[in-house]
Amino acid sequence: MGCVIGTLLAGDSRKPSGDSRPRRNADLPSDASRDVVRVTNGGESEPTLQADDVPTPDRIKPRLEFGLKTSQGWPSWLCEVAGEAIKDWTPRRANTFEKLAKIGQGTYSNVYKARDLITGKIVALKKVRFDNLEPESLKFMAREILVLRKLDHPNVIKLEGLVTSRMSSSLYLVFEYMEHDLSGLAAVQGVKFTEPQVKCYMNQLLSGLEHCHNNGILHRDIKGSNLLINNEGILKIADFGLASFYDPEHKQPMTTRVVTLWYRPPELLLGATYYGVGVDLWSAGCILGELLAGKPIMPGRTEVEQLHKIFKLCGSPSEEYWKKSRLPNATLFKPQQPYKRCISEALKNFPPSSLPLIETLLAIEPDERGSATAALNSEFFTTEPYACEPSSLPKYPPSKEMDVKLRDQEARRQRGLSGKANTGDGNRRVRARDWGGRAIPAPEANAELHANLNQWRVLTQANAKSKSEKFPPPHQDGAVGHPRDKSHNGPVSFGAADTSFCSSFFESKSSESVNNTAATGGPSRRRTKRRGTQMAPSQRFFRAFIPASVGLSMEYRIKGKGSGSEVFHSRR
Ligand SMILES: Nc1ncnc2c1ncn2[C@@H]1O[C@H](COP(=O)(O)OP(=O)(O)OP(=O)(O)O)[C@@H](O)[C@H]1O
Repeated sequence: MGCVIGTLLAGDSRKPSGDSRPRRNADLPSDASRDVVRVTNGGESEPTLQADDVPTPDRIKPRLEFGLKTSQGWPSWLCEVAGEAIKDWTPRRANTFEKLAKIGQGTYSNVYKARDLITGKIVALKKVRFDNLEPESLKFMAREILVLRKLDHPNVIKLEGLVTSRMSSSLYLVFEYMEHDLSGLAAVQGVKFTEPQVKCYMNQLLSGLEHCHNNGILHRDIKGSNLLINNEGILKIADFGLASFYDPEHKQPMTTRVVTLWYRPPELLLGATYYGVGVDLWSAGCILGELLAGKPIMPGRTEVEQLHKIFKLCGSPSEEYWKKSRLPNATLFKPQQPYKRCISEALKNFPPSSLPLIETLLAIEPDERGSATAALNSEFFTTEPYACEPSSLPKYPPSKEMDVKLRDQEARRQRGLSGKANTGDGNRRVRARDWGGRAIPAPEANAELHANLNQWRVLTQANAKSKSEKFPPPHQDGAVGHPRDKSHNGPVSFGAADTSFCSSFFESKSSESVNNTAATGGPSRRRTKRRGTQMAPSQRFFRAFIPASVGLSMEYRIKGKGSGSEVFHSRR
């Protein structure tokens, strides 16, 4: 069809490498012809372009020419990164849509509600920002397009088309419009999902995941705000910007720096680079727990605290696991004494048929989590009360996470106007009431790293790099995750096994902790706020370190016992 698809010859992008820094132009061969360039003719014998094959930013950058168009009207750079995915499409013009409102903001995009002026349909337009032609944005977008074009399922968001603006300097992804997301719905005051409703949402989530996994795709960022729901009650998995192709028969190392903290499985926290469907299944288990509990079940503020929460609920890994796994962070995070698994005690108020499924999805051993298909066949779905029909779900007012944030901001602004907001923990109280003690926005994937990087940027004035640091770019998915152990000064210790968790798991202290997390907006702000808090003699020290590439180390302390009372301090 005349599209030019470039793939790498030199420097296989999937080759493991401890260095996750974006490569500089200086490191690259000066001759761009070292890239293999293929011209497709109808695409007969072309191998499918894999997400991790997308050319590296430095390779794209010199060749990004936004004015150049192919015969179909696509910018040539787009054909270069996503040629296979767009070969049957022609671009829509931006002026055939009417933008109605901004409805979301992601890492590399703004999302708008818009009207398709040709069909009259309401759609969501995801505008990819190419800040200074920033190639990282391009890479996430290319990956998302490649992945979405492989998927076709009622519970996976459908990419309906692509729009190029007149100058082709920005690109819009056109999606069906979804009125809600699961986080937003769970945060609506007074909404408490019934068991059939939870089954209905979980059934749809697992069906969507089953389709992704059967097509060799890992989502790697399953969380409530990425589960969009329309007014007919249909749930669709969205935001495939972190998704990856994978082949269980030929596993390749992938980055550990994926999945939002609260939904991140232990193997990723421990540095596993070979993983599979288990990462999404763990996140699904967290969502199931959250829907039944009415709040996130493991809201950690740092990676260390997240792992601690996991061990306290799900038990620490067996000796055999530690020996066998050879995970990079194993020696750093291995507790001095094992934690006992206590899911059935801690979640004893959950419907009995849900417990075996939660036990399976939250297995410490990834292989024991089974598959989405097995989960769909579990007794949770085959026993009464059965899942309700999506169409019978209640109709809600707009309730995306973004809407809830805006409502929250407005509430705080109003308080500020009436002079009540700026005192002590005023903000926290507003939050707690607004959220109704229920679901709250999760810190985004790698928020901790992001915060640390922001600090680092301030210190070094190194503002040149941005999203490449938040997530490793797609081409580095073959690279080993950040080399934590290069910078640490000693092992992290969780101290003695703590059994207080089981009884206090859903007590008010825990929800206070959850709300505090929301109020402070994530790990780094939390640490700053708590600096200087008095430490009791029984407090235990341990160290955790941010990536060596960042070059900073932080020391945290765990204060007291029990999930609700842990506080992490920065001692920098
Ligand atoms: N099809 C849609 N319909 C309605 N709203 C949507 C749709 N797609 C995305 N949104 C809204 O826009 C927000 C950002 O979209 P998305 O998560 O896809 O962007 P992103 O840049 O990949 O974000 P992230 O930083 O979370 O990875 C979503 O949280 C959601 O609220």
